[in-house]
Amino acid sequence: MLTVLVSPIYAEDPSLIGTLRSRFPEVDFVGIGREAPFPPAVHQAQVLLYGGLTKPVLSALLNQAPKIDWIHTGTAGFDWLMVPEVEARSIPISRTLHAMDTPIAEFVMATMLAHFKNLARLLDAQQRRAWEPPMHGELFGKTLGIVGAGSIGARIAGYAQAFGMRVLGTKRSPEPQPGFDAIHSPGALPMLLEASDVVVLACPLTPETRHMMGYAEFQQMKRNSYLINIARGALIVEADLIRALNEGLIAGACLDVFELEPLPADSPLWNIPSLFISPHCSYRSPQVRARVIDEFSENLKRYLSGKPVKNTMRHVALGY
Ligand SMILES: NC(=O)C1=CN([C@@H]2O[C@H](COP(=O)(O)OP(=O)(O)OC[C@H]3O[C@@H](n4cnc5c(N)ncnc54)[C@H](O)[C@@H]3O)[C@@H](O)[C@H]2O)C=CC1
Ligand SMILES: O=C(O)C(=O)CO
Repeated sequence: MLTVLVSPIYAEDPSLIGTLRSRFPEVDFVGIGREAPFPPAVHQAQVLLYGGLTKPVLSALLNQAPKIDWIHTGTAGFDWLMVPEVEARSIPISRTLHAMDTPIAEFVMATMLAHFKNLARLLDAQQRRAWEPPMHGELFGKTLGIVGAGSIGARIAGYAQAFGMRVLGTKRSPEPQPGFDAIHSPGALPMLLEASDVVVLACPLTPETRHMMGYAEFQQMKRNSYLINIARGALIVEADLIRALNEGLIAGACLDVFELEPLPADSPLWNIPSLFISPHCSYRSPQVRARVIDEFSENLKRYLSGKPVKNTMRHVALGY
């Protein structure tokens, strides 16, 4: 009998693990905790449904689970799985591709609209009972630059085009794509930064993209531009962003992700008025985990019938 280890965020929800058990009665789904000790079944398990384990816990788990030959992650990002055990054993990793596109794209539109429609100022004025009508900006005709025109980026692009925005994107294999007016290779980042009124970071964290946005990049952006990061905190040199915002190099930013999470209470990021902080929750909606279970189920069917699983990472060592 195949044993599949199920990470706590799925195992603790009876409806999610129940769905898996009813779809695959021939499989033994074993829930694991957030840290060691792990149940004895890990020794014979071949598959791991990953979600929310820290790197040290994942390493400890893999060390006790020598037969694991496939990990499916319920996350879209894969940087959290880059542990030595995965690389040394070349364990194939597949990931969730579309489950979070909709909530994240809606969140990005919400933050763009909040910025251009002065929602924070209006709320502040309301609390002071002050009648202070600001001059709003329009999304219509603005240029949106999406760094990482992948699954999430494409959904954002579609919504932005519906608002009349011009949409530029960068990605590793640039080819024309619905929703985008132009797609370029990663080397076109300076052009995208110079041209965009709003820049959204939606690419994975890899050795290439770590700290891709530093002071020099903020200098390339338009003075009244807005930055949104829903990808990974370490794409940005946070100290440089603080400097850029304090010097008014850009008009503002929204960060959903941070180099260190949870963001420490004494981080200087909390104090910047032009920065909107969101606690890594842009992906959250009641539908997401069920979609993850659906994507995993599709892949588990393939695994059980000997077909290659879908949405695998090509270069584990490089992190993409
Ligand atoms: N804030 C949150 O809650 C969430 C954050 N994420 C983050 O968003 C990232 C993107 O997710 P998806 O769109 O599903 O991934 P995806 O793999 O569909 O798209 C990523 C895109 O980035 C491109 N890319 C890679 N390196 C690049 C570079 N140097 N410059 C420009 N583009 C580059 C790839 O070619 C690809 O088109 C994930 O890796 C994850 O880190 C994902 C889900 C939730
Ligand atoms: O899926 C991801 O990569 C996230 O950051 C949210 O879980």
